[in-house]
Amino acid sequence: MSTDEVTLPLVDLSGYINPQKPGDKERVIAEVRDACAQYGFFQTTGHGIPMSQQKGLLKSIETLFGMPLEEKRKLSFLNNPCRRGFEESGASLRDGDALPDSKEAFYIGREDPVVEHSGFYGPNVWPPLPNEEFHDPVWEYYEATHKLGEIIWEILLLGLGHPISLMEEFAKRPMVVMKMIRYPPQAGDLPGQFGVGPHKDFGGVTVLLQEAGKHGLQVWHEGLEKWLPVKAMEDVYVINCGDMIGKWSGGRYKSAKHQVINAADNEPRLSCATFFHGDLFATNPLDPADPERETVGALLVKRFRNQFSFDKELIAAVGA
Ligand SMILES: O=C(O)CCC(=O)C(=O)O
Ligand SMILES: [Fe+2]
Repeated sequence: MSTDEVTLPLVDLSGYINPQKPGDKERVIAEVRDACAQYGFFQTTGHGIPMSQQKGLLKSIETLFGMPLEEKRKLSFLNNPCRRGFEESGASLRDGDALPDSKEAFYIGREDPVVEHSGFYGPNVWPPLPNEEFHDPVWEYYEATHKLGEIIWEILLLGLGHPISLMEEFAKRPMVVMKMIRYPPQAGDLPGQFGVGPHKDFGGVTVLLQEAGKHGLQVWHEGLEKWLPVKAMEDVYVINCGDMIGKWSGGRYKSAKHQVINAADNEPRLSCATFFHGDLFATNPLDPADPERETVGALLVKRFRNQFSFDKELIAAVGA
């Protein structure tokens, strides 16, 4: 087989979510385990998120980013204690990048009434749009992908032989961040210009919706030393594991490098990533005997220390 034919595995999750016969769940668990071990990524159908919710979300994203820039700037995530809100195009520059990412993004998370723990918990920022145009479809979609993220975590636990009862502690008050993204059309052949530059996701499970037909995501395959393009297909989700899962599984599940170069001809590309990390104070459910007892919060603080400031109490509480 030529490497050009290598594509990510496609897993039908309905055998786990709605098993019809003995063996259905086990088959899905094995498929997910193998995909995450080999690629750190897979695509999925049978995920349980209705098309109406996906369409509602994409329409809301379009409405949001269609607002005038000065209106969006008033919602900047840089001014928000919980890092919720709008991220302007050009705001993300990773070490070694030639140019900043061209994407613009908008972040929401758990809806907690007061700011706690250096802003890991707290209220969202909502744009001044009618609820039915933004808040309601976005929140409905957030809850649906939150649930899917949790299901994938369960499957990953089962894949390593652990009981899903471990999810009770892990998902008590889980950090679930949703990032809505718009990539502008790629500006010609600018070398070093990415929608999102090469990176690995920080944490747990990522549930990614790409606008159908708007290709652009590429995943690095270590063995082949090649970028694999990931097709953006209708009603097909992309799931991947972040660095926390890579580390906590002892490398049994991979956290793979990926990037986005908008491949749509002169058109913007929309996507939405829901990152399910786990409770701030939870420790490794993928190896309950892990002697390190490192918390989700400690990993978050280490990763984002350069970008955000965290108070001393939080740092002590999570053991960072
Ligand atoms: O937009 C995409 O397809 C991927 C986005 C991504 O990798 C990220 O935001 O971490
Ligand atoms: Fe990513």
